[in-house]
Formats: sequence, C-alpha cells, structure tokens
Amino acid sequence: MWVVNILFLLFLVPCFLFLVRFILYRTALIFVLRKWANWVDDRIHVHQYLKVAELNENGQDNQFYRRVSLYVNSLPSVEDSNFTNLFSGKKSTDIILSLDDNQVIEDEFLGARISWVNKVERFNNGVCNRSFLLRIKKKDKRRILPPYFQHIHTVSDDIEQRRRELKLFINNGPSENPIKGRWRSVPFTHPATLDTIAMDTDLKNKVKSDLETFTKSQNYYHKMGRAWKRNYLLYGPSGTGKSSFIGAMANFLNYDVYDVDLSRVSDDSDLKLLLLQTTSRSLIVIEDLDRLINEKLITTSFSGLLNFMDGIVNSCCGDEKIMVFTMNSKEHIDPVMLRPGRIDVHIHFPLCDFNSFRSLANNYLGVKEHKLFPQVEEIFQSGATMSPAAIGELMMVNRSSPSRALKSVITALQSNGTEGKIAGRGKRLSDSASSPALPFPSPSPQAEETGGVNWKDSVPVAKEFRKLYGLLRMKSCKKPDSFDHDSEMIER
Ligand SMILES: Nc1ncnc2c1ncn2[C@@H]1O[C@H](COP(=O)(O)OP(=O)(O)OP(=O)(O)O)[C@@H](O)[C@H]1O
Ligand SMILES: [Mg+2]
Repeated sequence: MWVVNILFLLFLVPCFLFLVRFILYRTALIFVLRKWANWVDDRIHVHQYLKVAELNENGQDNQFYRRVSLYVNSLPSVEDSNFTNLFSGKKSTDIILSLDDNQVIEDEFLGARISWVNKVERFNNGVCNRSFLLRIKKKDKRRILPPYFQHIHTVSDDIEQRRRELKLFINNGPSENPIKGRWRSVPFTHPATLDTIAMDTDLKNKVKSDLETFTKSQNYYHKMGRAWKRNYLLYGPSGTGKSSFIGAMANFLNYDVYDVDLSRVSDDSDLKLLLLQTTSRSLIVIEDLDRLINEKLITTSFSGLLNFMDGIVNSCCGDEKIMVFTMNSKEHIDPVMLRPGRIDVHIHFPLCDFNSFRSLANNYLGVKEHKLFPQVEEIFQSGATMSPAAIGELMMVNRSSPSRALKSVITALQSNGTEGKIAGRGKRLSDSASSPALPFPSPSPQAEETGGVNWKDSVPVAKEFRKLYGLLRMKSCKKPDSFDHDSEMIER
C-alpha cells in the first residue's frame, strides 16, 4: 500500500511544482518573488557604494560616466523594468532606451548581483547633478570590480561604434584647401550589406568570418610584430559588384571609408601624407588599380605604391585598417604587388552564372521560382553570360513584370553569347556611397567640341562626371545592390 502512496507522491510533487512555476511565470509573480528575495538578501549583507559623477572636480565631463550611461542603458533589465524612457538615436532607425531619474536597475556579473541608481539631483536654480551610484556586496567587491569595469569599457565601445554615423572620405588635390587637410568627408550612405548581397554562400561566410576574426585580432597582430591591417584584392570584369562589395564591407564592419583618388596625388610623399591622415577602424580603398597602372594615370612611383600597401608608414598610421584594391584583371600586374602582406585575400568577381542569376532574380524581382528559369539555365549552360550589372539593369527596368524582365534577360543572353558583353558598367564606390553631389568641374574645352566628356586626358573631369552620373543613376534606381561571386577566395 505504501508503495502506491510513494508512487502517487512522486507523480504529484512534479505536477504541483510545474503548476506553481506556470502560475508564477504566467502572472509575472516571479518578478515580485525575486524582488522580495533580493530585499531579504540585501538586508543580510553589507554593501559598498561607488559614485560615478557626470562632471569631475574641475567641472569637466567624466568620460567614465558616459561609458556607464551607455552600458547601464543597454542592460536587458532596462527593457524589462516597469518604466523606461524611449528616445530616437542619430540614425533614424535607432531607438534609445534611457533610465528615468533615480531609477534603480539590477545587473549581474560573474554571479554577483550589482545595482545601479541613475541619481539626478535638481536644484531650484536650475542646476542638475547627475551621477550613477553603483551598489555591490562588500564580499564581492575585490573579485568583481576590475573585470566589471573592463566589461563596461568593451560594451560601451561596441555600442558607440555601432551608433556612429559612417563617413566617406575623398582626397583633395595637394593644392586644394591646404588648411582643411587633404580629406573631405560626406555621410556614407551606401545601401549594400553582406546579407542583402546575392553571393555564393560559402564565399560570404568565409569573408564574414575573415572580417570578424580580423576585428578581434589586435593582440595577435601585435604579438607577431605586425601592423593590425589586412589587404583585400577584389578583381573581376566590370559590373560584377566590386565597388558595392566594398560598401557592404564598410557597413558590416561599421568602418569609415577613405576612397583614394590617385589622380589627385602628386607624388610618393603626398601618398604617405594621405595615409597618415587616415584614422583607425577604416577601409582605405583604391579602385581600378590595374587601369591606373597600365594607362600610367598615376604620378606616384611603383615602389611608392608598394610601400603604400605594405610599407613602414602603413605600420605607423594607426591600427585596425583594411585596404581594398579593385582590378578588372590581375594579368598585367607585377606579382610583387600581389604578394602576401600586400594582398592577403584575393576575391574573384565573375560574370553571371545561373546561381547568381537566381540571386539577382530574388533580389531585384522577388522571384525565387519561375517557369522561364529552366530556359535561362539552359542558356547559361550553353556558355552565354553577362555581367550582374547588365542583368540587374534589365530586371530593374522591367521590375513591374517578372516575366517581361526574364524574357529581356533571355533575349540579351542569346544576343550576347559567350563574350559576356558588359551592358551595365560599374561605378566607383564614391559614385554611389555619398549623399550630396560632389562639386564637378566643367568639362575641358575639347569636351565641349566633342559634345561630351573628354575621357582621355582629363581624368579628373571624367571621374567627376562618372561620380555625378553614378549619383544620378543611384537616385533613379534606389535598389539595394546585390551580387553574386565565384566561390574563389584565395587567402594568403
Ligand atoms: N552580383 C551583383 N548582384 C546584383 N547587382 C549587381 C551585382 N554586381 C553588380 N551589380 C549592380 O551593378 C551595379 C554596378 O556594380 P559595381 O559598381 O559594384 O561594379 P564594379 O565591379 O565595381 O564595376 P567596375 O569594375 O566597372 O567598377 C551595382 O550598383 C549593382 O546594382
Ligand atoms: Mg567599381
């Protein structure tokens, strides 16, 4: 008989406990219980208080107060608390949570319970003293505080980095605006991101992890005695997404972009000076490097370029930098320029194949399957191809009718054949990544005669025209850029 009772009890107890737990969580009574438990716990321990005032004794900003404010307002318990202020951030999409005056918020670190009070003392004369009051058990203080403050630094740095508005820097010529320095900046607004980019999945994951590993490798690079920098080469035919991919990298890393216009660099020392004026956590970009070298459009020496890529100046101009070079082909480039250290990662951007076509159709037309796909696949398998820019263009123009768009791609592929003629040219990153139109010089006299921009001897004018053209195109198409790439990423 007693066995039955025991079995009955063994069954009853878990049911009872489950029921109690369910009621506690369902009715949020668990929070009340926790509060009581903390109240009792607080009375049986001795606590210490540490005050972090907004201003120091000289009335200057206390930097640590700003960090604590970023950290405390980012705690999950702020979201769960029974009262929170909501503010909009710098970016229109940002919503910032903020504690109310004298609100208490709990935190937990390495098993220790810590609470913060957002102290605000307002006086009749309008003066308002702000501070954060940290409360911790005396027995935890020595063990917890040092790593806790380090944790606050790391988290606040990360929050600041994510909230920062990115900038695109473009270099002036040596004689323009010597007072304002060599770089002009505008907000960086390129829409491409690694997630929206139609890209070979393996390649995308490789690039993502390579970039993530790089951002966490400060100690590793310094232990190796190397500058904390990494150089990428993006190469492939025109219109395959190299420039937009740079925009995606910048958005992924939250890095500023320095777009180096070599046609505005007077000599090697000018190039070094430009590099010295760049800041950490940035992408330094030189586009169409092969064309600039092969068409002798630059005034720096070849060794000046090599040193720019991996010279001593590179190691002394700040940390956490990624250099990105784009080329249409590596063929006529001296291998010394492509050695590891100068180029650490090679990424090939090929013309379209059926897989990248599908990504484009999904991105541009929102079509994952279509009755015309088998026909498109067959044409690709016959060797026909086109640049993603050209296909993207056709899809964009016909985006209101996916069938018409796909038929136009089929017609274009059939007429293009295997040369992969580039119907859609690409553009420089600056062409589509900066919001205000850049000042653009009047075309040279010869240009007036030919009724167009004289592309030959006035590279700056041609570049400005292309920038402006790119900008106008950007305004007309307003579609996020997306790519597809060959899964060839050579990492050295
Ligand atoms: N893989 C792709 N998927 C979708 N769109 C693409 C892709 N590649 C290019 N595009 C489209 O074509 C436009 C041009 O691409 P981008 O300027 O990045 O080419 P590029 O490789 O830099 O060309 P260029 O070598 O001429 O500078 C982009 O704005 C984008 O809209
Ligand atoms: Mg480009």
